[in-house]
Amino acid sequence: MNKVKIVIAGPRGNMGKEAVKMVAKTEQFELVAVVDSKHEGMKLEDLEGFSGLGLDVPIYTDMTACFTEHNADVLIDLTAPAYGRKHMEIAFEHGVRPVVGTTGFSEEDITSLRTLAEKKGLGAIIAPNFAIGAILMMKFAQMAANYLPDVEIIERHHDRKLDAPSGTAVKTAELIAQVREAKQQGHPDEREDMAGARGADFEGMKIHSVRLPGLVAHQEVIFGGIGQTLTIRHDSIDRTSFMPGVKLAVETVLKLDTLVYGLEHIIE
Ligand SMILES: NC(=O)C1=CN([C@@H]2O[C@H](COP(=O)(O)OP(=O)(O)OC[C@H]3O[C@@H](n4cnc5c(N)ncnc54)[C@H](O)[C@@H]3O)[C@@H](O)[C@H]2O)C=CC1
Ligand SMILES: O=C(O)C1=N[C@H](C(=O)O)C[C@H](O)C1
Repeated sequence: MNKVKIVIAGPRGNMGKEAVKMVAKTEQFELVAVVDSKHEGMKLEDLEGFSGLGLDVPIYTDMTACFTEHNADVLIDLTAPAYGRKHMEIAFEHGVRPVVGTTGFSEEDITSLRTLAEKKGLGAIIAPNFAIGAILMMKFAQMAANYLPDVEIIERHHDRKLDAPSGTAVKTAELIAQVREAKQQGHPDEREDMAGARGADFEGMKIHSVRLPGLVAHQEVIFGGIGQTLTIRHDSIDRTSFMPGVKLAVETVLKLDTLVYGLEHIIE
């Protein structure tokens, strides 16, 4: 069986490092190159943290050059919100299927990238969260919202995170919005005496973003009903939690011919 040829963008990042290890130890995957913000022309094994892993893999700073010089089946993108869309467009131009964990996509980004994927007949996956526990948290939250429509989301992340709210919080709110009418929550006359005190608003649901050193990735979805509350909580305490989902997405994207947004469509 031919190995799946993979390029990873963002290999030195928190997620990228784990993805490199996951690909290196997966028999049917082959890491052919990486795309980084620096170190053009070097090899991955020359970088701190990668020596001794047998990673004779070239580093590119230009994704177009990378795909011109290497045949790849899949791009795993774990970079930063400013680059996710552009990287997907470059991958499509070269017939490469993107698996994207990078967050910060707008609804319009997803719609136009799906159109592009279908035009090219290529699969693509944008997964705001690869952890199975987080997917279950979102599914359970959607189920609970049928019965308890008053809900607020508190997401907590490390203080190096660029986007807020998190991709997971946005996805959770979108899934809940599929089963409940938009509604105003809290007192009709409530006011913010300090801007932002009530958090961001998604169809009446409030989303609160906490950023602190020491955190990894955590979310609580809190429902309130008469005389009761229900809290659904997920914690990623280590980034290895995301890797089985990344592996599954790579295997699945090869069989798709459209863009799938969210692993809940894959993990039934
Ligand atoms: N979907 C999921 O399950 C998860 C998604 N994320 C998302 O993944 C992204 C990366 O997260 P972290 O690894 O924590 O960030 P990080 O800041 O630790 O790593 C990002 C890496 O990307 C590199 N980079 C930045 N711009 C680049 C470019 N144009 N080309 C190539 N490399 C570039 C940086 O040098 C850095 O090494 C974020 O958007 C985050 O929200 C993070 C964790 C889980
Ligand atoms: O930046 C992170 O760390 C994470 N980002 C994703 C998000 O925005 O939801 C997934 C996870 O929460 C970790």
